[in-house]
Amino acid sequence: MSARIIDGKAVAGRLRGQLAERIARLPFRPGLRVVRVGDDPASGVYVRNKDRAAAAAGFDSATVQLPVDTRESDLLMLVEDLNIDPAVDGILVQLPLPPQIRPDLVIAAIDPAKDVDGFHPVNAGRLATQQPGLVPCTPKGVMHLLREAGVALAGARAVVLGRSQIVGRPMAQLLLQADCTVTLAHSRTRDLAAECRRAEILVAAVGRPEMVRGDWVGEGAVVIDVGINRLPDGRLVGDVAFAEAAERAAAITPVPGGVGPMTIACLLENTLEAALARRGTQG
Ligand SMILES: NC(=O)C1=CN([C@@H]2O[C@H](COP(=O)(O)OP(=O)(O)OC[C@H]3O[C@@H](n4cnc5c(N)ncnc54)[C@H](OP(=O)(O)O)[C@@H]3O)[C@@H](O)[C@H]2O)C=CC1
Ligand SMILES: Nc1nc(=O)c2c([nH]1)NC[C@@H]1CN(c3ccc(C(=O)N[C@@H](CCC(=O)O)C(=O)O)cc3)C=[N+]21
Repeated sequence: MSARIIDGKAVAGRLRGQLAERIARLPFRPGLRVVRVGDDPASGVYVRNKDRAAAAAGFDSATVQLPVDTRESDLLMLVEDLNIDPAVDGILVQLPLPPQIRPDLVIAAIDPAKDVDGFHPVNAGRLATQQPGLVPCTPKGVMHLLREAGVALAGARAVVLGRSQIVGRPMAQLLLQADCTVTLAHSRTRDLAAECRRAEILVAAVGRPEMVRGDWVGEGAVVIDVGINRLPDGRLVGDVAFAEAAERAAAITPVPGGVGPMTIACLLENTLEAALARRGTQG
């Protein structure tokens, strides 16, 4: 079998177009502020792509760049300023943060109504208890892709490889909400390859370049590669060995051009949602 490619770039482009149309009809521009501390190069790509996408879709978007030696208390004060600024609907503090700043403290300081990353414990709790809230962008983007690709979710065996707070765990929650039978695998899982092979839907989010080999993929599985890994030679690869996996999968996302662009589109979607909810309108 040779897999169908799930074109995340195209799906994200359509989603951004729909958001732009909705924003054009609003009497205000939803405001997004991205806070970047230091100059982690991986964050650089993301911040650049996001800025371009947000501006093109009609958001009032700006990046606040702080020096790498910023004190935790100063970042917390900035977050508080953004919390009370009526023009700001969404706040994203770019991760990772430098070692002198505790990320949990900063995330907890963000107004949950403006937490467009969906990382605040209140939003994580809402997701876990099936209440409406802001949902993390990457797993939300993966669900969009699965639906766009026409993947049957109810009853499907889904394996999520990776259990981070920002990808793996919320991903499992969303798949469960869609009635998949969900397995969360991680670094302590025995026989990862066998767990993965059982999956009808395999979502890889481990941050290990091409760790998922072709023989980890079941015949006809749908493979979603969340990983974004920069190799020493500059190439960008996923957590899945793409060519090998594509021989067995029914459908697969590429890197780049798969989940990455969906993360940005969903960030914009969350910002619009936050803006409408804060202003008590449906748009
Ligand atoms: N496309 C996008 O928009 C985004 C992409 N990413 C990418 O997704 C990947 C994962 O990111 P993130 O979730 O933040 O990563 P984390 O490092 O926070 O989590 C990695 C997870 O993978 C597990 N893991 C690591 N090594 C192994 C191994 N050898 N075998 C089994 N499990 C392992 C860890 O297990 P344990 O818990 O046991 O330690 C952990 O649960 C990265 O490549 C990142 O760049 C991230 C965010 C957005
Ligand atoms: N608070 C916070 N929220 C995040 O969501 C967050 C973060 N911090 N820190 C960094 C990670 C990583 N991340 C990416 C999103 C999109 C692409 C992306 O657009 N990728 C494109 C292009 C990549 C390229 O060309 O280099 C693609 O995969 O096709 C990449 C990386 C969001 N993250």
